[in-house]
Amino acid sequence: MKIAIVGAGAWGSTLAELARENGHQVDLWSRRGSAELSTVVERAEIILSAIAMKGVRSVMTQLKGCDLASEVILVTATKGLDPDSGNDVDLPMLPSQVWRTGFASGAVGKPHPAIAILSGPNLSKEIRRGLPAASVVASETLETAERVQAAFSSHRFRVYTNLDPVGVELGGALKNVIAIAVGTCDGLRLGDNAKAALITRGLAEMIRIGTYWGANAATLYGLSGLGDLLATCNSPLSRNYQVGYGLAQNKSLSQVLEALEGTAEGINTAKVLIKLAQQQNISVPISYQVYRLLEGEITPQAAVEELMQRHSKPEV
Ligand SMILES: NC(=O)c1ccc[n+]([C@@H]2O[C@H](COP(=O)([O-])OP(=O)(O)OC[C@H]3O[C@@H](n4cnc5c(N)ncnc54)[C@H](O)[C@@H]3O)[C@@H](O)[C@H]2O)c1
Ligand SMILES: O=P(O)(O)OC[C@H](O)CO
Repeated sequence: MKIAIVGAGAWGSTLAELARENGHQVDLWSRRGSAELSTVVERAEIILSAIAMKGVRSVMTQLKGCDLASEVILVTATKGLDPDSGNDVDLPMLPSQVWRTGFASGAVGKPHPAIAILSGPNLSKEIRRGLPAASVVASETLETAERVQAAFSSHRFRVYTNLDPVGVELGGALKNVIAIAVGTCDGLRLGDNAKAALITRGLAEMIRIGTYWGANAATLYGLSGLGDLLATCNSPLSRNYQVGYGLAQNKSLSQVLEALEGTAEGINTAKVLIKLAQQQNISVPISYQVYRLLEGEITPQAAVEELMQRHSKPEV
């Protein structure tokens, strides 16, 4: 199979390695590399995007001008929310929706790729070390999901299918905000009880937002939801966790970002999520404190106090 990977950061390079191991012909495109995007994607049966959220729109604009194979599948592996969409009436766009609307507005007669989402507990550094991992590929049709599943599955990367693309995509995006909260909790040495409470109540927030969005709650209890929360909130390899941990050491966000290797999507996601939650009156108290912390409106210690002093309420 010919696979084009767009985005040669940590995740794109890791997925390229997995696909090559499976015997596929893999071409990797980076905005800083010399290869032309149009050449890399020509005749590709799968185009996988591992672009950070902030670059998705510009790469989509370039890609929709390229000639694509008629049966191509676009797989998005970005875990974020689009900051340039969403208002009182419309939800913000998920990365897959940015791709879908981009292709729909392209030249008449050009093929519109089928879209799939790849998401799960997948810390790229562990996968690069050859350690086993599982992930989920979601699409609106099982046929599309199964084609991507077959392309990436291996003895060390177990891929499940799912027919709830919104749930799978949201699970990967929303967990990053909770990982910042948990990194802060660990940075403040608040203990394992506090950490378990944040992960569990964070999952409740993800389910509240997800079901509002039309996701199936069961999806968020799966790999791209609870699974990714567990990996990200328990690993110092996670950039989102590192952001929270750094803020708890009284570093400024810019100091933390200077030292950070790669992208922490939770920073942008928190902004988009809180705008939506406020517009639609959805309760997301942990995410809200993360947002305030990132905006420099509150100290980590004060954020903890605010969470602990909320009105008493039933668990479910
Ligand atoms: N690293 C992981 O473990 C991992 C695992 C699963 C999913 N992801 C997700 O994959 C995405 C990429 O993560 P990463 O770890 O590879 O990040 P990274 O910072 O290593 O790489 C980001 C990639 O996005 C590209 N990019 C950024 N801004 C761009 C722009 N304006 N125009 C064009 N390209 C741009 C960069 O060139 C690079 O290829 C993120 O959404 C992340 O949440 C990462
Ligand atoms: O390093 P992070 O925080 O972006 O996490 C990477 C992956 O999303 C983990 O599944």
